[in-house]
Amino acid sequence: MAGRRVVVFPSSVELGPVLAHLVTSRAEKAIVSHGRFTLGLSGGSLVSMLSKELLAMPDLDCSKWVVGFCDERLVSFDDPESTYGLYKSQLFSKVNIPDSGILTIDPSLSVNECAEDYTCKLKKAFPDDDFPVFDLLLLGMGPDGHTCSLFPEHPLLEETKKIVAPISDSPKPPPQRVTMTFPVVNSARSVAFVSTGGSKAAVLKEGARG
Ligand SMILES: O=C(O)[C@H](O)[C@@H](O)[C@H](O)[C@H](O)COP(=O)(O)O
Repeated sequence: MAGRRVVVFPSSVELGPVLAHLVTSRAEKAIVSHGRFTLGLSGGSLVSMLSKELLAMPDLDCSKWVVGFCDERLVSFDDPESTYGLYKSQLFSKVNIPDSGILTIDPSLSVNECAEDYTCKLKKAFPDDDFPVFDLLLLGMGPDGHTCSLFPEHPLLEETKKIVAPISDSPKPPPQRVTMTFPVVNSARSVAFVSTGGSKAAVLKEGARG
């Protein structure tokens, strides 16, 4: 992968502002170059860190942002496990991202239909791309090395055609999720893996050696 860089911070206190700066500087660049900023979000500990840090940025303007979810848990939006629900209460309700710029799953559908529906939403938002080209994907990583809902040794790692895949046997609960596939991750203009906590150090080092 071109331009790979690993930056280590003493703690999330130091990481947070750098992450917010990365997002807003990518946004500025993307809006100048093609009129909008497309951002893929992940769940887990990223939600509260990113929300807090973005809200602390002066003059944050999200009116030209389009956000999608790198993966999402198939639970209703008011369930504490819903990544969208958490971003809605911690970030979206406090900034000026237009509703039309938030690409969410429909949790009322079955997991297969949900993946198809989310695929259609992404295709509509990225009509010119075979695989959506996000300006920036913010990805988490589990201690097992999973990112999105792509888990080690799962058959979904081999997916080459789908944009979004359903998963019903996620080792990390809840078991039903939809996830962007590796071709989407690999098509993004930039990707940042945001990992906090010592449990991920070993897998991160392995990945960085690649
Ligand atoms: O569904 C989820 O839980 C997330 O989307 C997941 O992929 C997360 O990003 C990693 O597991 C890291 O989570 P933490 O940052 O909380 O360790």
